[in-house]
Amino acid sequence: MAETTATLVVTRSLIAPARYVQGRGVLADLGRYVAAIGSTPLILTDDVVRQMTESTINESFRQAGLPTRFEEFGGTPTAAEARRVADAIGEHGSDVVIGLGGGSAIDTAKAAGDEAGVRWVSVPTVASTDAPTSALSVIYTPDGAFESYRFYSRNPDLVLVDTQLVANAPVRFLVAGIGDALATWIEARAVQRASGPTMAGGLATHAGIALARVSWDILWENALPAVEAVRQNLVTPAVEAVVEANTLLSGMGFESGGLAGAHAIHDGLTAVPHTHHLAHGEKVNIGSITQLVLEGASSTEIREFVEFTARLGLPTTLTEAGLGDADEEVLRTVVAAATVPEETIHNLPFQVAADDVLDALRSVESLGRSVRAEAGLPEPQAPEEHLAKVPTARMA
Ligand SMILES: NC(=O)c1ccc[n+]([C@@H]2O[C@H](COP(=O)([O-])OP(=O)(O)OC[C@H]3O[C@@H](n4cnc5c(N)ncnc54)[C@H](O)[C@@H]3O)[C@@H](O)[C@H]2O)c1
Ligand SMILES: [Zn+2]
Repeated sequence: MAETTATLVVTRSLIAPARYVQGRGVLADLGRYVAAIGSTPLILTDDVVRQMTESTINESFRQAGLPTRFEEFGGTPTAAEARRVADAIGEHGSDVVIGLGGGSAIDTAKAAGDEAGVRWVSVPTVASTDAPTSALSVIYTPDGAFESYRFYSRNPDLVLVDTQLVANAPVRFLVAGIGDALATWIEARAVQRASGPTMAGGLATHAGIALARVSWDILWENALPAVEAVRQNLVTPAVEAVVEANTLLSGMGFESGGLAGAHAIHDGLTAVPHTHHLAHGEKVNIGSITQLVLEGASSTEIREFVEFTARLGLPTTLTEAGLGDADEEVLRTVVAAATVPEETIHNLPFQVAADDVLDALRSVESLGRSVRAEAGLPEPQAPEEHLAKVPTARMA
C-alpha cells in the first residue's frame, strides 16, 4: 500500500513574456502598448539612448494620453542602482517601469520594478542579449563582477523591439547578441542530457528545448547575412530573423531550457578585470567554446563553431578576451568563480572539476588560433586599452 508521505513530483515548466512585438518603426506604437499596462510609466535609460528615442516616445505617449518621465540609468545593474530606481518609482507614483536600451538598463528596470511592486516592460534598442524577455536580472558588484541572479515571479508584460533602431546601432551589438544566443542551444541540450533544472524551475518542456534549437538553426542560416546588412543599417528578413532569435527565442530558450557551462564561464570571466572590455555575448562565446571542449564534443563540431563565430567577429581566443598572457593565477580566479557550487556549470551531465575547466579554457587559445589560420582569418588581436567597458556608439 502506498504511504502518505510527500511524493517527489517531477515538474516541467515554461515561462514567457506576456507580449512580444517586433518590427521596423514599432517604437512609435510604444504608448499604445504601454497604456494597456499602466498609466504613469517611468522610462529608465541612459543619455545615448534617450537622445535617439525621446522625440518618438514623446509623440507616441502624447497620442496614447500617457505622461513621459525619464530616469537616468547609472550604467551598471547593481543592487544599489536597483534600489535607487525603485525609490524613484515610489516617489513619482509610477505604475510601470520601462527598461530602454541594452541588457543592463533592462535588468535594472526589472529589479527596480520588482522591489517597487510595479509591472515592467523591456524596450531593447540593441539585440545584444536575451535579457529583455527573461524573468530574471543579473546583478553585478560596483566593479562589474558577477554577483548573483535575481529571479522574479513573472516575465516582462511587454517586450517591444524596433528593428530599425537595432539596425542603426553599431554591428558589434548584434554580433554579441548572436554569441549569447548560440550558447542557448549548447547549454539547453547539455541540461537536457543531465535532466537538470532550468532557470524557470523544474525540468525543461519540449517547447523550451525546441525554442533553443530554433534559435540555433535561425542563426546558422541568417547570422552572416544579418551582420552584413546591419553594417549598412539595413533591415532585411535575415535581420528580423536574427533579432527574434537573439531576443525572444534565445530568451525563452535559455530560461525554459536551462544554462550550463557557457554562462558559468562567462560569470567566471567577469571576476577578472582583463575581460571587462568585452560585451556579455562576447564573453559567453569564450564560454561556449570552453564548454564544447569540456564536454568532449567532436573536433569537427568544435572547429565549425569556432570558425563560424570567428567569421561573425566574436572572440574565439584568450588573446581577444584580454587573457592572452594571463598567468595561471588569473585563469584560476576565473575558473574558481565559474565553478562555485551555485553555478550552472554543475548542470553539465558529468562531475565538473576545476582542473578540467582550467585546461579546457587554456585550450581555447591554440584552438582558436589554428582554426583562424586554417580558415584564412586574420590573427587574433589583443584588446586595446582605450576600449570602453561595453560597446558604445563609438565602436562600429
Ligand atoms: N537577465 C537576463 O536574462 C540577461 C541575459 C543576458 C544578458 N544579461 C545582462 O545584460 C547586460 C549586458 O547588456 P548589453 O550587452 O546590452 O550591454 P549594456 O546594456 O551594458 O550596454 C549597452 C550600451 O549600448 C548603448 N546603446 C544602446 N542602444 C544603442 C543603440 N541603438 N545605438 C548605440 N548605442 C546603443 C547604451 O548606451 C549602452 O552604453 C549584462 O549585465 C548581462 O549580465 C542579462
Ligand atoms: Zn547570456
